[in-house]
Amino acid sequence: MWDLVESHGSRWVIFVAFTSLIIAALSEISIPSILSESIFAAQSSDAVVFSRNSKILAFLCITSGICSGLRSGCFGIANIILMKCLRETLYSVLLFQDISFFDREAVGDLTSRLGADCQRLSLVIANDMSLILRNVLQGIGALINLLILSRPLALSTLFICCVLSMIFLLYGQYQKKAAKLVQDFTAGANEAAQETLSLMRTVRVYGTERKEFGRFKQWLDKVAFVNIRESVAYGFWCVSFSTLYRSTQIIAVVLGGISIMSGHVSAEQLTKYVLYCEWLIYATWRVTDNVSSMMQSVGASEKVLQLMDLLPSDQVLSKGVKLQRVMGHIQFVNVSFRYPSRAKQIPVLDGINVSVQAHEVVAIVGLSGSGKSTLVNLLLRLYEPITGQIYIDGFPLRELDIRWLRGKIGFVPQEPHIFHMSIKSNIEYGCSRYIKKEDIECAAKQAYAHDFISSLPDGYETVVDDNLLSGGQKQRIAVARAILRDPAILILDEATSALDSETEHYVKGVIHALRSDMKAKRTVIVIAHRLSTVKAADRIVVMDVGRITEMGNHTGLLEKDGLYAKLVGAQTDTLA
Ligand SMILES: Nc1ncnc2c1ncn2[C@@H]1O[C@H](COP(=O)(O)OP(=O)(O)OP(=O)(O)O)[C@@H](O)[C@H]1O
Repeated sequence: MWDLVESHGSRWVIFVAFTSLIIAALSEISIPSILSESIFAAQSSDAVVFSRNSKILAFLCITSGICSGLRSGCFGIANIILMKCLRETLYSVLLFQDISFFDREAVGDLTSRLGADCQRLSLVIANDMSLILRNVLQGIGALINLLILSRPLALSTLFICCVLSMIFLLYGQYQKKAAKLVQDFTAGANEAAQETLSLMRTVRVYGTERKEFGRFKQWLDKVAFVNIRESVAYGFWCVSFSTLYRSTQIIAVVLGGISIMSGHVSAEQLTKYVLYCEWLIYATWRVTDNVSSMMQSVGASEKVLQLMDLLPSDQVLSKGVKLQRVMGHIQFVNVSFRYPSRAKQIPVLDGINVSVQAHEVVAIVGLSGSGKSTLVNLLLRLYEPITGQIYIDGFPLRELDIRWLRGKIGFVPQEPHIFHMSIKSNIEYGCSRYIKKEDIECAAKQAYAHDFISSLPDGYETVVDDNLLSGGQKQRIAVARAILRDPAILILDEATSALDSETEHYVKGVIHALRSDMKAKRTVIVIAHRLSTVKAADRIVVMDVGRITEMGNHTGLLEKDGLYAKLVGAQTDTLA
């Protein structure tokens, strides 16, 4: 944590804040003693002591005032800096996690951690801890003064403070647990709301508004239940505090009065005692209160700290080899895989052996769920195989610099997503080289996207997002994005699934043109359900439940009369 603070240049702010905090606490702790001395000096007409003490009091008041101001300002600044760097650090930790991490974690939960939880954690460090330190210092000062004044009275007050702290420890533990529950339930509510609002079209079509409201309300009810129990516990804590606090006052008056009557203690000493007693008990109360608020924040921030401890994905840490040129020869050798989030499931891919020659056009077909997209996920190294190896141009995929390799791959996913930015930025997304406007237009023309883009009010500068374009338009932008990268390996995962027949015809044209154009220099892998789009492939790989069952060209596979022939037959029947 300190490294974070240092790296963001807030070391000096924290230093000034702590120094002013200590000076303010020390100045304040002397005030009750000097104050009561002044009162009794005035009563006994001791002008010298009265005037000296008045000056000291004025000095202490100014010093503690300035230092308190400095302390508050500096801790405020430290809080802002800390919150910013906590969020930056957590976000960068999240960005570099393995993809499987995002299969396990809910996005709504992660965004809550990045927002409210980081804020609470920075408050713990910049606010609660400073207040605790200040009150501890004042409490120690008050106790020393009490011990000097009267040991039995000091010890009886200390005993009450200890009982108070014990009660608080129990209460604090409860609060910590409650805060964690509140945080988890709140994250659940956020997640439910985020999911519902982002899938509003589906919710409206299926008329599940009330059901979704009920789901959200369930989470809120849980939050309210824990909050109510927290409030009841707080009530018990307040009862204990005020009872014990009043006890100290009674003890002070009874024991102090007896001591005065027996001549052991003067009235001035008893006044000082009562004042310091107040300080000690209040310091204990404020420390416990701040610790309680800190406990709540720590409970809520535990997940943030756990997330911050995560190491980045191996892919980020390892450097890897960069080849001079990617030819596009791909080999899967005995590759098996199951998703980490479903570790107990049977493998999604089982003993895959396939070799795609450089510049070959290979189509992968098979029933839904047979593992086609998973194969591509492994090729993109979004996941690692559990056994076997993948080779690119004879080099194990694991040993290649994956960021560099991904720069050589053009990928049109099954459901392309569009960022909330201009179409131009969406097309050039992830391109590291300098891109001219003409290049973008050329890629869009090849993807048959230019016409619809030109018809938009701001053309290529039109800001779009996932909801503002049709499925086909999004796919054409994704195709343009892949073309612009000028990739050595092009992967089209059901690039025609969201297109109407006419557009599909055009995009088939695009793919065909790209393939013929690419024959000389690119490897193309096409995954498609519409078998009409893959007829012209050099080779067709047929998959069934995670295995390759057939391989060959269109005519050969039809003659074989296996799964491919059945799939083609089924599609022909459907179209007829
Ligand atoms: N992220 C994931 N976590 C866990 N299981 C997954 C994940 N993605 C896919 N699966 C499972 O892996 C299996 C293969 O999925 P995959 O997407 O590779 O199939 P597919 O052949 O591409 O299907 P489709 O043609 O419908 O796109 C399925 O059973 C699916 O439920």
